[in-house]
Amino acid sequence: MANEIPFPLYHKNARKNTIQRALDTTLLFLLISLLFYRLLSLKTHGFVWLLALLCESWFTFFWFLIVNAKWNPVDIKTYPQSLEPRFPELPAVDMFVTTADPVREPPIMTVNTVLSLLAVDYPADKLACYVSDDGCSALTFYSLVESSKFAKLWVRFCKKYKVQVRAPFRYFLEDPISTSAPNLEFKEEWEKIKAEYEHLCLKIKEASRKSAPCNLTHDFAVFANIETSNHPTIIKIIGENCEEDVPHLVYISREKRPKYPHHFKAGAMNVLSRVSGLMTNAPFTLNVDCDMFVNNPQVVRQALCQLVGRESERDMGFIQYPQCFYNATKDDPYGNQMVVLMEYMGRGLAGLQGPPYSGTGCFHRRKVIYGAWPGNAASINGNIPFFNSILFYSYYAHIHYTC
Ligand SMILES: O=c1ccn([C@@H]2O[C@H](COP(=O)(O)OP(=O)(O)O[C@H]3O[C@H](CO)[C@@H](O)[C@H](O)[C@H]3O)[C@@H](O)[C@H]2O)c(=O)[nH]1
Ligand SMILES: [Mn+2]
Repeated sequence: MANEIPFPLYHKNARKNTIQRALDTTLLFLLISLLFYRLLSLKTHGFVWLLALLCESWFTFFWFLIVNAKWNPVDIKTYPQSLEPRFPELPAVDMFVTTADPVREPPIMTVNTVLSLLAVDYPADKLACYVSDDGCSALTFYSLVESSKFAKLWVRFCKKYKVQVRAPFRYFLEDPISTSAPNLEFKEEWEKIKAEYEHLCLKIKEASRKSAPCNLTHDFAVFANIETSNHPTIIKIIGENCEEDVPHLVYISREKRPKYPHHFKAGAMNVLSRVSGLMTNAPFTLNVDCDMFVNNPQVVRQALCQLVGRESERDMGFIQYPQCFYNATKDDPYGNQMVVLMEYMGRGLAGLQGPPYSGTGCFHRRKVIYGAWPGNAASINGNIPFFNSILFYSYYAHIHYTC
């Protein structure tokens, strides 16, 4: 299917796994033989034998399902360079970050997640980053406001020098000046940007020591005397993409009331979809937990290669990226990298219908989240979905003009 179009955006190539298949077939034969042996000599051994038969049958069934999932592993090769020739007007993408607690999830971590997203290799006017703060924390808001100033320098630096990992805390762990012989201009800019990042970290650290990060006036006034589990919605537009080459940045702390369940991350994702649907309404969304970051600046283009490179948009609702973990133990003896799940199961499932949604690092087609575009809203089974809410529209308008 991908071969028929003038510029292929991706190829799905089957991986050779003849040896693995031969091993699995042998194992299946052995397991079935064992089950037969148990069955035939059941009468002589009684209850214990029956118990063993039940356990081994369950194991065989489960093992068979897993082998099935791994049977057809594939490699997916994308061609991001072909995206613009085919779609000169690239689609917009809304990026969601969820955070819940400024103590357990320190704001500098959220800031790094947000910075890695703002700096992805994609036209900035097509991107918007929405941060949901379930902790309703003035410190988180303050950190985002400060980081948006740093973002202007950081995004320009990353794009100019084609930085691979665009979360500053990881990037500055290595010193490219001592390991290679970079040019003088790079050296100066690298040192300047590192100093700026350290200054940002210091400001956030100092703010976290105080009871309030700054004077709770102007934009911060709303956080004065706020109860984290009992407050109205707060939406703040931190950065608007006007002249700077940095995407929009929006802070959201959804309404919380003691008697109403907030449904944790799922509730936050619902609100992010609603608010972004009214503000930028991009046809694609990406969601990332605040303790993750994007480790490849091409991530949006690569996902879109598959999402827009299909004959019918119904063929694919979402793209799930695998997760990698930093600071893992050497050789990963405890399996923290989830290699079996991500590499073997993931590739196998990609050869079937694709892996399940795993909660973070996922690009969704907005349509699959709520079934239709806001313009077609009334056509869903005669029900009026959330985005027709007059109350919400007027509330949003109020927020927009007071920000
Ligand atoms: O009331 C809440 C609770 C959590 N979160 C956010 O949800 C995300 C995931 O929570 P976390 O405690 O980090 O869960 P983990 O177990 O680390 O994450 C795994 O499990 C989650 C729940 O299944 C998935 O959402 C994640 O994507 C998956 O990585 C984080 O960004 C939180 O800030 C909220 O926004 N509101
Ligand atoms: Mn987590």
